[in-house]
Amino acid sequence: MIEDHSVKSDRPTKMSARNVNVFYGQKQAISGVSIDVDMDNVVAFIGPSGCGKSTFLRTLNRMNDTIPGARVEGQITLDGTDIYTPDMDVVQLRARVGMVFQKPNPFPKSIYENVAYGPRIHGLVDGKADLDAIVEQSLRRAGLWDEVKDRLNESGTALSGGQQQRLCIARAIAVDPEVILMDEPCSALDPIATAKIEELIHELRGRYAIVIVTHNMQQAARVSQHTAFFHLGQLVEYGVTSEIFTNPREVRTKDYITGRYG
Ligand SMILES: Nc1ncnc2c1ncn2[C@@H]1O[C@H](COP(=O)(O)OP(=O)(O)OP(=O)(O)O)[C@@H](O)[C@H]1O
Repeated sequence: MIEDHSVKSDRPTKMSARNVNVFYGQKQAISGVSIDVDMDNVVAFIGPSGCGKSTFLRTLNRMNDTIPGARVEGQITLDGTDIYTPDMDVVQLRARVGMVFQKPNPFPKSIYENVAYGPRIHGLVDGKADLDAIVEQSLRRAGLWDEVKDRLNESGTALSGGQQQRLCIARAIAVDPEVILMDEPCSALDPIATAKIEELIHELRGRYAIVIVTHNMQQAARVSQHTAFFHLGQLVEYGVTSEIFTNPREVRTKDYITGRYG
């Protein structure tokens, strides 16, 4: 039996999923997932490979729309508004619910352009000075400004992997998102670059609702306040991170966190 997946927070729910199913063709990858995400708490999605963490994450900004044969059922809301209605502007949605991928994927353009592109196409800027300010603020929030301020015209792809990932976070921040989804953002990074991203997640907490998929349980314990454990396409348990790791309610969660599978 699936648990009550509401985890209490002082602030209102930012995103809410109810009875979400996802199919790839005939194959069901997610079954009946309901979860709430608020602004105060970083949420980690954990679970063994193939359990559906990334698939479910992608439902939160309709990235599954880009996968042929993928189909989503159920309801997902952002500030109470259903994001799957036909009149939803998906480009706008993905600015409000930004995404950072496993492999850093800066555009083959300058550092400046990587950050400036989004605000420009979304019409968020009023002149060059305004754009400069947004670029600086986004790079500062992503903890990258000091490292790149003297070489904004160099290619984003010339940065180290960790810097590229922070550039991708700056790019997401630049369009003023409300939610940031991170799909294993550190799995291609070394331990020092990983620590910087984890620190950054702490700093961004509260300003944005953050959901992070991670294979690394220590990372989930370090960066999140709430943890959702997925197994075979189901959300088995969702709760306060410290409780999930020390006193899980479900046997499947306990088996996973004690290393019995996955
Ligand atoms: N584009 C796709 N087409 C068909 N099946 C897919 C597709 N993407 C994922 N799947 C399947 O859906 C299930 C869930 O995959 P998903 O990548 O969401 O799991 P995950 O928990 O994120 O795994 P991992 O930790 O290995 O990244 C798996 O059985 C996978 O093979």
